[in-house]
Amino acid sequence: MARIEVENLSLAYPVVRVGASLRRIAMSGMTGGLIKRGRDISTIQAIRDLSMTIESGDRVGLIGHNGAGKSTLLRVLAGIYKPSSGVLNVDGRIGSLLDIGFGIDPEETGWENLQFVFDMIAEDRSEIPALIEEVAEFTELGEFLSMPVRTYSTGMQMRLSFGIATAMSPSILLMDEVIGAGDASFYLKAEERLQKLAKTAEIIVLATHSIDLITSWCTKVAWMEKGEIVKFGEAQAVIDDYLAEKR
Ligand SMILES: Nc1ncnc2c1ncn2[C@@H]1O[C@H](COP(=O)(O)OP(=O)(O)OP(=O)(O)O)[C@@H](O)[C@H]1O
Repeated sequence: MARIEVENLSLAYPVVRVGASLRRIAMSGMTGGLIKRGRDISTIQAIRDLSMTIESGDRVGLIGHNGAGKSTLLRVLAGIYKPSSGVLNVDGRIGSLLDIGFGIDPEETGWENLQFVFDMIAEDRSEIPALIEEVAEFTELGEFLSMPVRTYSTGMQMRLSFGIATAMSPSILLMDEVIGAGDASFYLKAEERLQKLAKTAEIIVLATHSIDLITSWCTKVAWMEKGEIVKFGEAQAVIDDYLAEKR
């Protein structure tokens, strides 16, 4: 059974050069994490002492203001960033749709990237040719698959990254608001593919500003502010409280 357990987790980004005046920092109000100024190195406290348990069957939406820490939390759960302190236990195979182009080499062609990625992640090597073929078809990139990825538009890169990230069914699916970059026809295809993945994933964690998306996708919501969880619980109840506070 998939499960994520987070206990007193914190993450601070070190920032070497800080140009903003203290007055500007004080004016930042409800945007961003907490800035602590040091002499040479300052830090932005993006996640603060956060604890939560996500169980198999949960579809969790992360909501909150810009800079609340949603994307950072997803990256910590994905193992991309190491927490500064606290405990993170993840049971299950993670698939993440977080950064467009993450793990993609822009100098290599689409085909080469497909080969490289699946060489890395496929558990059964005999599956690789079929996986590559399936993703290539999904992307509809045709002859562009023989071109270096740096020649792709953002939407084309999105097609390739999205196709790769969704090729294998993870038991834990982590998603940032990533499917916005494609065009309308891609959006529909992407959504269909996500629905399929969502059916097989035991856990989904999705960061979004879209209340509609949360309502249609999520069973639970974590409302974040300045790196902390304000409320975590049944989706509609948390959304109601969140919207009431924003009014
Ligand atoms: N690479 C980085 N280096 C330094 N600080 C960062 C970095 N990435 C994010 N931060 C800071 O961490 C805090 C949380 O950012 P994060 O991207 O996790 O927020 P978010 O809730 O996903 O925001 P948004 O809704 O705007 O996408 C912010 O204060 C941001 O300035």
